[in-house]
Amino acid sequence: MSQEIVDEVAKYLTSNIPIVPISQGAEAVVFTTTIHPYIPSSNNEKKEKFIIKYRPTKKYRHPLIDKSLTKHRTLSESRILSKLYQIDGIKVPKLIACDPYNGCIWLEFLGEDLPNGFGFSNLKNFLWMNAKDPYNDCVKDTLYKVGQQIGLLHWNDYCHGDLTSSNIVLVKDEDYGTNWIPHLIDFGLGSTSSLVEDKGVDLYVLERAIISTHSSFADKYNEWLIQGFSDVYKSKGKQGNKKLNEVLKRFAEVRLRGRKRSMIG
Ligand SMILES: Nc1ncnc2c1ncn2[C@@H]1O[C@H](COP(=O)(O)OP(=O)(O)OP(=O)(O)O)[C@@H](O)[C@H]1O
Repeated sequence: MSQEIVDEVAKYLTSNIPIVPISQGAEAVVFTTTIHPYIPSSNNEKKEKFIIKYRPTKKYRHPLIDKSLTKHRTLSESRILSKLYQIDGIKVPKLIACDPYNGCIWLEFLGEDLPNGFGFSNLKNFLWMNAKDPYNDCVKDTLYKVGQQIGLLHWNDYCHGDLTSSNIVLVKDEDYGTNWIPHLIDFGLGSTSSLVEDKGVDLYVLERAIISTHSSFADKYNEWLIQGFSDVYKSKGKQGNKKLNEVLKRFAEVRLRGRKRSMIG
């Protein structure tokens, strides 16, 4: 990560806020910190971590456009997260603070390091960790629950916009130590949408992500995801079944378009 960006963030934050860079994506840089923006650190005995997601200034953009885009995207992600957090059953990180003028949001930190060096507990790493016993009950249960999360998201007319297996973070279930609770992160491209096209594309993006990293097991994995997804819709009665058929039909069409495109090149 460029020192310039770290300095930019350090300058914006007060000097008592230690930051550890963990990721630099196309849009944002992400840090962890042990300081809560408004609860005294003396209350943080367990050294709980928080996320600071910062959208750096883009030098190639006109400063006024850059400010406006940064404000818009930071607010949009914060708004979606705060709405989703309040919907029964949907799991997303809690929004702690938002500073749209400086492109900064603070979030609850989710997840943990997987054992044996498999990295952070996102879905992608979790599936790698289980590659030796790929169809075990824990994998099945986790993928089914991921499907349920997407089902709940879509049923409530939200779309993710970048549904990769890295954007699904698994949190240990405190009641059942071996189970994982999937949480959805990174709503930078998220939107409210009732369009079946947007929902079909979300499902397709995740299917492609699973195929590209876990190709040998992808059929079964995608089947479990769709089972979880479908069960949410089916639980909503006749209307749910009707909407489910529409989404799955469009998903099949999006997949077909994707195949044609990759054949033609
Ligand atoms: N709430 C969180 N808890 C734990 N880790 C997080 C959290 N939010 C983000 N991360 C970590 O930071 C990484 C990047 O976050 P995020 O995807 O939100 O940023 P981004 O810049 O949009 O990334 P990209 O451009 O790679 O999609 C995530 O893949 C994850 O590892």
